[in-house]
Amino acid sequence: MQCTRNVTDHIIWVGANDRRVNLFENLFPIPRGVSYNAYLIKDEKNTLMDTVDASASGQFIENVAYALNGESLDYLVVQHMEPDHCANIQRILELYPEAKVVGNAKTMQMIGQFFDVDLEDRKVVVKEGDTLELGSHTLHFVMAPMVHWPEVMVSYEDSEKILFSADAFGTFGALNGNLFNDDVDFEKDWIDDARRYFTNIVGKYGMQVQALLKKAAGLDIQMICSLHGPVWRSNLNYFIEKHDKWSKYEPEEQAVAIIYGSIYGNTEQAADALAVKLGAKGVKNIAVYDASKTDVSEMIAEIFRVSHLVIACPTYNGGIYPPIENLLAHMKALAVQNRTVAVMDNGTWAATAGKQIVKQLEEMKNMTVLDQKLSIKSTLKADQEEILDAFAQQIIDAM
Ligand SMILES: Cc1cc2nc3c(=O)[nH]c(=O)nc-3n(C[C@H](O)[C@H](O)[C@H](O)COP(=O)(O)O)c2cc1C
Repeated sequence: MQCTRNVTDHIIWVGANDRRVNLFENLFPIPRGVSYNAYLIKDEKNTLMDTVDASASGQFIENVAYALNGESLDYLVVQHMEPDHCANIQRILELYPEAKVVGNAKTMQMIGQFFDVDLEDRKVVVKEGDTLELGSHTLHFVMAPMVHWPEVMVSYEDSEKILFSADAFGTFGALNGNLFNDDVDFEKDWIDDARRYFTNIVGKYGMQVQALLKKAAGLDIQMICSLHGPVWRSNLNYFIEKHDKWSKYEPEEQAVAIIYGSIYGNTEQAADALAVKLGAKGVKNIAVYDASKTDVSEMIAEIFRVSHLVIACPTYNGGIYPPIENLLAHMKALAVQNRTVAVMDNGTWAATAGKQIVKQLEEMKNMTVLDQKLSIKSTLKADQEEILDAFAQQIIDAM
C-alpha cells in the first residue's frame, strides 16, 4: 500500500518511516524511530529528491511508483551520499532506465564507490550556482560541504520557494501521519530529538553550518524539506534560530546541568546535595544526569542547551571514571565550546580525576573552568557543608 503525502500540489513526500531500528548510525538510540524523507517534484521533468535507507526500500519504491502514476522519472537528485539516503540509487536507476542522476563531482565519485552502475550517459554534474529547469520548477544548487559529509549540497526551488535541505534541519523521530511542523507540537514533542540529532550528527561542523545559514539567508525560503523529520512551512525562524545558536556553540538557556559518575553512590549523593543547594538558592530547571545510565548523545544535547555544567566524578584506577571519560571524549570530538564548568571529584586514596578532567576541558575551546574545585575524600561530610555552599555559590555568581 502506498504511503505518500502531498507537500504542495506538485511535490509529493515519498519517504518512509523506520520504528524498528534501535540505533541510528548503529550508535544513537532512537526510541521514537526516524523518517527517511524523499520528495518527488511532478513537472515536465519528474524529479526525485534523494532516496531512503535500505530498511525502507519496499515502501519507498511503492511510493515513487504511485506518485509517478505511470509517468517516467527524468532526474534523481542526490544531495547526500550517506546510505540512509542513497541506498536505493541503483534500484531507482534500474527501475527507471531513462532517469539521470544529478549531483556534484564528489557525489559521482562516491556513487562509483558504493555501487556498480555505469553513469557515463546518465549523469548531470552540477556545481555551486548551477540550475536545473524542470518545467515550471527550477532547482538552484548550493554546495554545503561537511553539513554533514563533503559532497552534501542543498537545492532551492524558486517557484515554490522551497529549500530541500539534505540533512540540515533534520531530526530523529518517525513521522506519525503528520508531515508538517505545524501539525505537531514541535516545541513539546520534537525539539529534544532535534537538538540531539543536530548536536551529535553535525555538532562538530558548526562553521560549515554557519556558512550554509549565511547562504540560506539570501534566499526567500517559505518551506524547508529536510531528509529527516517534519517539513517546515511556518515559524521557520524558530528552527533556524535554534540552528544558528547550536552551530555558534551558544547556549540556549542560562541553566545548569550536573552530570555525575558514581560507582557506589557517594559522588551521586554529593551531586544531589549540590543540586538542592542550587535549587534553594533560586536556580530553576536544574538537570541532573547519571553518566552511567544516560546515553552520551543525550548528555551532549544537554551540554549544547545549557550555559553551565558541573562534572562530578570518582577517580578510577588513577584515571577518570569511564562513563565521564567517554563523555569528555565526545565533547572534544563534537567541538563543544563556550561553556562554564565546575568540577568535583572523589577518591579514597588519591583523587586525581578532577585534575585530569580540567586538563581535558582546557583542551576544548573557550571553556571556563571555575576556580573552586571540590575534592571529596570517599564521602561528603556534614562539616563540609560550607565548602559545598561556596562551590554552589561560585556557579551562581558565574551565571
Ligand atoms: C576499580 C576502582 C578503582 C579505583 N581507583 C581509585 C584510585 O585510583 N584512586 C582513588 O583515590 N580512589 C579510587 N577508587 C575509589 C573510588 O574513587 C572512591 O571510593 C570514591 O569514593 C567512589 O565514589 P562513589 O561512591 O561515588 O562511587 C577506585 C574504586 C574502584 C572501584
